[in-house]
Amino acid sequence: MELWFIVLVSISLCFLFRTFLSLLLLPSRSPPLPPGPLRIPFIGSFIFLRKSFSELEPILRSLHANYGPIVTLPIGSHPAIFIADRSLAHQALVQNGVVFSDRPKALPADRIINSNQHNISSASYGPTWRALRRNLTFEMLHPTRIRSFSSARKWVLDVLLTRLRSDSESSKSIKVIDHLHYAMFCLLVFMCFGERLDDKKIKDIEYVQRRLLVSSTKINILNFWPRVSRILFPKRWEELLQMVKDREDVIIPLIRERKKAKEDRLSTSNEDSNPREGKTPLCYADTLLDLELSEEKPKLEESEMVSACSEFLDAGTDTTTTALQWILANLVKNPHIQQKLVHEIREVVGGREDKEVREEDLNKMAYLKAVILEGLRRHPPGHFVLPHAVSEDVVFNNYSVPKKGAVNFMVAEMGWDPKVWEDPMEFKPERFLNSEGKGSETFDITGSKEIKMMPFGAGRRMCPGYNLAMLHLEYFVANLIWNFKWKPASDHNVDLSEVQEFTVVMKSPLQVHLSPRL
Ligand code: HEM
Repeated sequence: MELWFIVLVSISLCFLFRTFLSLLLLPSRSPPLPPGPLRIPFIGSFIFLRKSFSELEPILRSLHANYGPIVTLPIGSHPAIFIADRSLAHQALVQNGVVFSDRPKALPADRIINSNQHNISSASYGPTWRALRRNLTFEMLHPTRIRSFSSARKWVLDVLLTRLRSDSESSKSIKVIDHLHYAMFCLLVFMCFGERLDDKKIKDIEYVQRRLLVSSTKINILNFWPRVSRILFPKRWEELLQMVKDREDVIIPLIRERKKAKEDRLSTSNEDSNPREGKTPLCYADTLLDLELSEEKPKLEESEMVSACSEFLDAGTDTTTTALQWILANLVKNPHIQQKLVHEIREVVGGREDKEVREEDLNKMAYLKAVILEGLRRHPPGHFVLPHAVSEDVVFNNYSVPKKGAVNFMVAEMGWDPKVWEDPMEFKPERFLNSEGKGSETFDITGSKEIKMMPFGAGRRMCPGYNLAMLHLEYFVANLIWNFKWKPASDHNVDLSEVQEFTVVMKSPLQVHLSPRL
């Protein structure tokens, strides 16, 4: 038996004995933690830390069936609580949002990746988070800012259509995911750095970003008892530091270019002229350069800007690409739904010569919106929101929720709840239409009054990019369906099995046959 295993077992037994003694000697007056399997220190943590969220999902499902909608798992050194029920999620995230909006203290490896919690998703609920989130929301995701990128969306759409057209001429079977990912990435890179970068630069950024994402399970293990993991896995630590350095080497020059462009602009503009006149729209890197954090720390450091840009690229690309692929897969699998969508598009844009569905057309397309919502309900790109934490020890639903620990919310379970959704595993966009077949204007994806599904989360930590994401999904789905007839490739069935990567993606990527829609 390996030495490290014997050491782990011995330490675990000591801790178990100590916990047992403390329970005997010190009966606690506070309510218990939510129920769950017996906590075996270290070994339990070690076993669960090695599992991805998708491996945990079936375990959690059976625990919820046994113990109820809120359970505890021994992951890491503090309890991890999992909430599967939508009303409890609403109670926590919306009604008690101030308490439930923190993030767990970042683990050592994650601290390196997120530049010590200097990005929105990992920052603690406090002034840095508020400043970063407000900057993204108002400077990039305000409707007028989103509109300023409409020509970039058109450009990326043309790139995507050209690539698909060229593939469809030479092959009867196209794997679409790579094209979708490339297109979304080009768009987010443009929004982040304000430039149409050449293919080589885009590929370089994509490479450094992707490498960190796909290594997440390997990196996770470094978080377990870091002093020991440094001795057990020295190569992995080195690899992690190298990956973070490579990311900085690619992204810092782009930030410096924006800084220089800003200085040049300021030095040539006179007081009466608008320094941005005739220039590309303000990009995310510009907003980070301008951002004032606080008196003690007025500006972000370069490595912190890298972490924020990296978050922007990942958050905006992978989630949207994943949702796009799932939605298209369902339109291929269900030709009658595809046909109904084409019918709606034809009614809105039919008389026009060009084959573009414009952004201003989208609001007239109730069925398109229903298709997108159904895609996000049936296949949420994340089956869990990011782990939350409470800002103080609290009692919730008669259980203790300790400050040190993580609170997780099971997004997919809520969207598949048979008490809310009839035939929840079926793809039926009609469920989002009212009895007259019109769009249900009242469906509230933010869950502020009631949560029925929460693909973007809910409450103060809800995805700030949901409006942009909905626009991207509607614009690209409408145009892809309007330009091509989508059928399964002759030797491929559409297989809706899932696998967890950064998001939950199709295990067998969608392979299609495309022909022009005349
Ligand atoms: C279909 C597309 C998307 C989905 C399904 C999605 C989903 C989510 C979810 C579930 C969360 C976690 C919420 C929580 O922890 O409670 C989140 C957080 C976040 N998302 Fe998105 N997202 C999408 C697109 C975007 C886009 C386009 C952006 C920006 C360009 C973005 C930026 C963020 C950020 C910065 C956070 C962290 C928020 C915080 O911690 O305060 N997301 N997203």
